[in-house]
Amino acid sequence: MRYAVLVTGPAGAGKSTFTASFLTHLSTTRRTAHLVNLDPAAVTENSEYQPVIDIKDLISVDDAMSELGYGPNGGLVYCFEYLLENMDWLEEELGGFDDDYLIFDCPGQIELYTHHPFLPTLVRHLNRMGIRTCATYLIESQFMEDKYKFFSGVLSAMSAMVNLEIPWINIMSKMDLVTQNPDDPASGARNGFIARKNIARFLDPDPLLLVAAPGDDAQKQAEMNPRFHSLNQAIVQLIEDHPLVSFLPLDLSDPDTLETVISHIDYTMQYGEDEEPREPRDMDEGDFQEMD
Ligand SMILES: Nc1nc2c(ncn2[C@@H]2O[C@H](COP(=O)(O)OP(=O)(O)OP(=O)(O)O)[C@@H](O)[C@H]2O)c(=O)[nH]1
Ligand SMILES: [Mg+2]
Repeated sequence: MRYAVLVTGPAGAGKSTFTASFLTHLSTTRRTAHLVNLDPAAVTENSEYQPVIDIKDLISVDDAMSELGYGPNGGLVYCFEYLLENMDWLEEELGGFDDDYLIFDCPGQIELYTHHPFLPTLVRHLNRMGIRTCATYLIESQFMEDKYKFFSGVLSAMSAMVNLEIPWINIMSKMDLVTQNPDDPASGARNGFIARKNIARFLDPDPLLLVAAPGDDAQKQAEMNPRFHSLNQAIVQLIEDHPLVSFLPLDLSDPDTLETVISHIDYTMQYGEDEEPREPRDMDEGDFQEMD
């Protein structure tokens, strides 16, 4: 059985860093894993892990820019389209791996996750090849400092999930950057600090964070801009009706959080179910509710 994990999410969310830590963790537990680079703009020469499959061997964004005169963004989109037309190249490259775990480091173009056919087509090919696939979607913890930014992250995760229809794990990356204000545990996101008790309301997004309270900024904005207020109300309703998104916290300075994330990935792909039984891992929510 072969497995593929797509590491997705907006630009700079920590995808490549997570991918490298994931590979390190698997190799220390003696599992065979390989890196697949799907980012045509990635600089991989000096990185810790070299990809076994690299989209840049097919086409790089520099080629698209220098030979076809695209700018950086048009060049990237051209690269994905070129790969879509040459999926037999990828299938051939993937053909040589048996019983392996492939980690796909994806690019950070948000269009890829919202409406571009690139990932759905890739997933169809992986399915057809009998490769069990799941996706992780990372957003960075700094999003929690601004609730509007945070909910736009939640909506982008939702739209990507709905687009792909494969097992899906959302990750709140860079949790080491979450600073606590010891003097005022209730200070909340307003001062750039996220109160410990509030973290749970972000990891399991509480749409009521968007509801205006008397005297707060949201209340003032609601008075000044009623349409913004109704949009927020609609988002609150959407998330209440479809609570699809929750996040596992990832703090790379705390190996337990990485292990929890990997356990969830293994579990959703039923990794190793055909092999010898292992110690059952604790898959309940206790792991991240400790942060309450
Ligand atoms: N503090 C902290 N910084 C991180 C962490 N993960 C990544 N970073 C930093 O965030 C920046 C972006 O990380 P990358 O891993 O390159 O992010 P990416 O999602 O692959 O970025 P793109 O491929 O450009 O979309 C780098 O400067 C990393 O060093 C983390 O867990 N904690
Ligand atoms: Mg990257």
